[in-house]
Amino acid sequence: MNLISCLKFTADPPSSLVLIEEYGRHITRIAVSALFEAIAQALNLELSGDQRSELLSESTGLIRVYRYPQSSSVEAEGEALGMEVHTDSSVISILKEDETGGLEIMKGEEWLRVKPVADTLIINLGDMMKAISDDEYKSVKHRVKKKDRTRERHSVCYFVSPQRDCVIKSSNYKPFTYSEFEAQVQADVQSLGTKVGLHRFSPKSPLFL
Ligand SMILES: O=C(O)CCC(=O)C(=O)O
Ligand SMILES: [Fe+2]
Repeated sequence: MNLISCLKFTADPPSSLVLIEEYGRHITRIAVSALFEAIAQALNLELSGDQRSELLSESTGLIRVYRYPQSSSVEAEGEALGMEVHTDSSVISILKEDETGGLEIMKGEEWLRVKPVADTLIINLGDMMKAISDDEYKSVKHRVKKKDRTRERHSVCYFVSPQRDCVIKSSNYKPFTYSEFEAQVQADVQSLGTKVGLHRFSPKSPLFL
């Protein structure tokens, strides 16, 4: 039985917590030792051990468990949007979704549906990876749009993020701490209803602060 099935059938909340904690530990290991290591090599990133642990901090690792309910309203027919378009703020995000599907990524001007594959994790790169790679890697825009509104969807997402006071340096952005970035995202979402993200820190952007 996979994680999502286990969580669905566990009636006992403390057992769910133990499962999620254990999942988080495994995922951190995969993200840090396998994925990030390969990316750092490909990009020739020269990071000390301390810089690495600040950037991929276990203390700021966040797990979100989602349940996208069925929708019975007629207005929502065919358009049961699950999650608005966004990029993740993280360094790396690791997603486990059930077989319902609905995740879409933007490639060029087109939305591509990600086909659910059993026992497979989906790796997404976040804004912090885009910044530290000097935009070599992108943080892809994505959304959740359930096709079948009569079915519930479950997913579990693990976000690997920097420590709050970690300074992100990049040739394309002014140096900023992760907490400054998060605060700016919150402020923009509150005032504009949308995330502006890295453009706020890019001197070339009209949205630069
Ligand atoms: O539930 C999903 O499949 C996607 C979740 C997501 O993109 C997010 O939490 O940032
Ligand atoms: Fe996301």
